[in-house]
This record gives sequence, C-alpha cells and structure tokens, in this order.
Amino acid sequence: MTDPISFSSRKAGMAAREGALRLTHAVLNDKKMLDEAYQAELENGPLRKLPGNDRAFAKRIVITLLQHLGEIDQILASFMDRGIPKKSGPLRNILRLGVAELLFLQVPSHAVVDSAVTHFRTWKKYAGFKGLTNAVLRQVSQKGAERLKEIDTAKANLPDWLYQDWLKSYGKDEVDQMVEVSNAPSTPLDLSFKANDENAQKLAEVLEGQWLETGSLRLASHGKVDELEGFESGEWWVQDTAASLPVKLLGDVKDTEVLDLCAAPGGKTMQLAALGADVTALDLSGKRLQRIQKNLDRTKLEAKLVQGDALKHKFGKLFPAILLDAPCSATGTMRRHPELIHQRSPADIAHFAKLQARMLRRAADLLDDNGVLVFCTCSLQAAEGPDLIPDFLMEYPDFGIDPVEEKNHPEFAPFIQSDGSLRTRPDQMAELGGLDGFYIIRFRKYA
Ligand SMILES: C[S@@+](CC[C@H](N)C(=O)[O-])C[C@H]1O[C@@H](n2cnc3c(N)ncnc32)[C@H](O)[C@@H]1O
Repeated sequence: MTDPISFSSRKAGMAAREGALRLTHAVLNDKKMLDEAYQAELENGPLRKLPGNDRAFAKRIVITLLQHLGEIDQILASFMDRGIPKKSGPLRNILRLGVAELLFLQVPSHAVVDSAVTHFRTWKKYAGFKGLTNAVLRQVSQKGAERLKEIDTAKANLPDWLYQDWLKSYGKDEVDQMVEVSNAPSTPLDLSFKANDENAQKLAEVLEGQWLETGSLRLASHGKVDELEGFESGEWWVQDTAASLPVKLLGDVKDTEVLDLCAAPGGKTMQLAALGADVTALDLSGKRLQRIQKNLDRTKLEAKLVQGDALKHKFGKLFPAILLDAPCSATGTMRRHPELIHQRSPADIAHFAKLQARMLRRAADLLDDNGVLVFCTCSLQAAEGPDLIPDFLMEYPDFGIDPVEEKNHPEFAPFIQSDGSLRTRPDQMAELGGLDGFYIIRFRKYA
C-alpha cells in the first residue's frame, strides 16, 4: 500500500480528476500511451497548472483504473442491470474513475461521489446522468468491496485472448502472480551503470539502491529521474534489469564491431558502447535516433548512428556480432505500461510476429561466419518468441542455438529454458517488484 490520495484542496482535487478523465479518454478511446498523454498535459494542458502532488495523483488514479479495468467493469455491471446507457458520453469513464478511487485507492466516498457528479459541470449535455452516477457510486461504496472478493483478478483484468494465451504458455498460478505483481501501486526503477567501479558503489549508497544479481541497481522508490544523483554526469541510464540481459549474452565485445539493429532509445547501445564495442546503431525513426544521441551525449559514450530500415539498409559488410531487439507488442512491459494490454489485439501480435520473422532472417544474412546473433523481444506472447525459432532454424541450417548455461551464467539461472533461451516474466523476483517480460535467444553461425 502506498500513501492514500489526498489533494491539496477541493478545487485541486476536482481539477486533478478532470485531468484523470482526459487521460483515461486519451488512453482507452484514442489509444495513446499514458506517458505521452501525461507529458502533453504537462506541456500544454490544464494539469500543468496543478501542484506536483495533485498532478501525480491524477496519474495514479488512471494507472489504477488501467490495472483494474476488468474488475471495475464487472463491478459496475453488477450494479447496473441495463448496463451503461447508450450515448452517455463520458459516463462510463467517470464511473470507472469513481470505482478505482473507492475500491482501490480508499478515497472517502463523499469526495468520490461529489467529484463524479461535478464532472457534469463540464459535460452539461450529459447532466441527465448525474442521478445515475450518484446512485451507482453510492452502491459501489457500500457493497463493492464484498463483490470484488468474488472476482478472479487475472481473468477479469486481462483481455480474454491474452489471458488464454498466457495460460497456455505459463499456467494459472504464474498468470495470477504476473497480474498481481504488475498491479502493485508502484514499480521500482532499475539503473544500468556505465562502469561497475567505486563511483558506482558510492552512488548506489547515495541513491539507497539495491544491487540485483543481474547487475542493475534497483531503486524501490525515487523522485524525478533527471534530478537523481549521477544522472547529469551520465553515470547511469534507466533500463529494466530484464532489458539489460540480451547484451550480456554477446560476451566480451571489447573492440568488436557490433550491429544494434533496432536501437532506439539506446539502452542497449549504451551498454555495448560502455563495454568498449565498436557499435553501429540503426533505427527507422529519426526522432528516436535523436533520443539515442542525447543519451550518448549525456553518458559520454560513442556509437555510429544510422537511420534506416533494418529490412533493407545496405551496410556493405558483415558483422561478427548482432543484436536484434525487434519491435513487438511490448506486453512484457505491462508493469510500467498498464494501458498496453488494453490497446493490443491478436491482429497486432500476428503483425509483429511476421515482422520479427523477417527481421530475424535479415539479421542472419548480415552475420559473418562464426558470428553471434542475439534476438530478443519484450513480449510475453509465444508467437513473438519461441514460436519463431523452429522455422528459422530449418531455413538457416548453418545457424544453431548457442544455449545459455547456468555454469557460465549463474545469475541467469531462474530464466534459462530447456533449449538454452531465456524467458523473464513480471512475477519473477516478485518480492523485489518483478521485472519486464523478455524472450532472449542466442544463435551462432557455423562456417
Ligand atoms: C524494442 S525497440 C528497441 C529498444 C532499444 N533496443 C533499446 O534497448 O533501447 C524497437 C525499435 O525498433 C525500431 N524499428 C521499428 N521498425 C524498424 C525497422 N524496420 N528498421 C529499423 N528499426 C525499426 C523502432 O523505432 C524502435 O525504436
């Protein structure tokens, strides 16, 4: 449990909830990423005028709503025999926000009901739904907590196609735990350090972090990232510890030419550069390449940046080491992006899987004899990971899996699969706040 929400004034509370309603709409109706919608509010929207805590609470209500969306909708359905009326505009999201506050953030019911009804001040056209809003939320505040106990949390909160897919891959207990960890009120922040030296040890103390076996420093709680010690001097960058594993599988890359095929925003590019590799970092997006450059400037690291399509770009040579961190559905990042699972569809998974299959073959074509290729995605879907491998190996008989072995990498033991690939899941290291879901596999090309 984190501290309960309490706004600096009644007026600020209402303004924050209006912001929360706009953010909810941006994410669920317009399919925007929450961080982007929030950033847009801070730059141009009314939320920028609010004190920091009130703004943060607005975001927290939305995160809570997204984490518990299925439960919230089931609770509402149980109190509304005829469902949400048609053509009721913002009513559904106003009610959802109200339930999130009542049942998951323990905000007093008078404040929640009062502000839910006050929303119709802005939405005058729908003012006829005030009475319904009042009645439903009062019922939820009285009987909702009891009804909540009867709901299967994971099954309710995951879209059914996703739930079934994960059940097949991981099993019920694991899926339950994945959702439980992902629904924690806050997510820890992992840092990757440029060097594991005395300075890093000192910073770890100042930041009150904990070293993980995987080599990252984990901060259980933190303020603004760019105000943390060591940010400005570029000693570290933010990178979930699971995201730091693929580069480690490339082994000793000092003075080796490494192609980082889908590189932005550059977490893995910085890792490679810090290890002394001669990195070529390619990305399709010029805007995202600018983010790599900014990151490299801050950390005083170097890489050759190339804008291009990984499927087509002509490098004019082969590489001894390649990292392919392919575009994916990113369902593995649900701890930090609870909106994603509500925005994705089976068609998206099929689209990404097809793209990844093509990219994997392109990466293989760019690898030199005896070279090493690491392929990864931050997806928990089998289609975007293990299912891609058998066809690839059939078509590329000179490639073989180079299995990760516990004797060489004891720190990766919990993630090693029977074929030597790695699978990380949000429920692993649960007591420390979990980690992103990644699929990672290493290949060698035999001469
Ligand atoms: C998973 S992200 C990479 C994250 C990055 N490796 C890191 O560690 O920070 C995938 C990247 O692939 C890029 N991308 C998508 N399609 C691409 C293509 N056809 N060619 C090159 N890059 C592509 C996206 O712009 C995005 O930056």
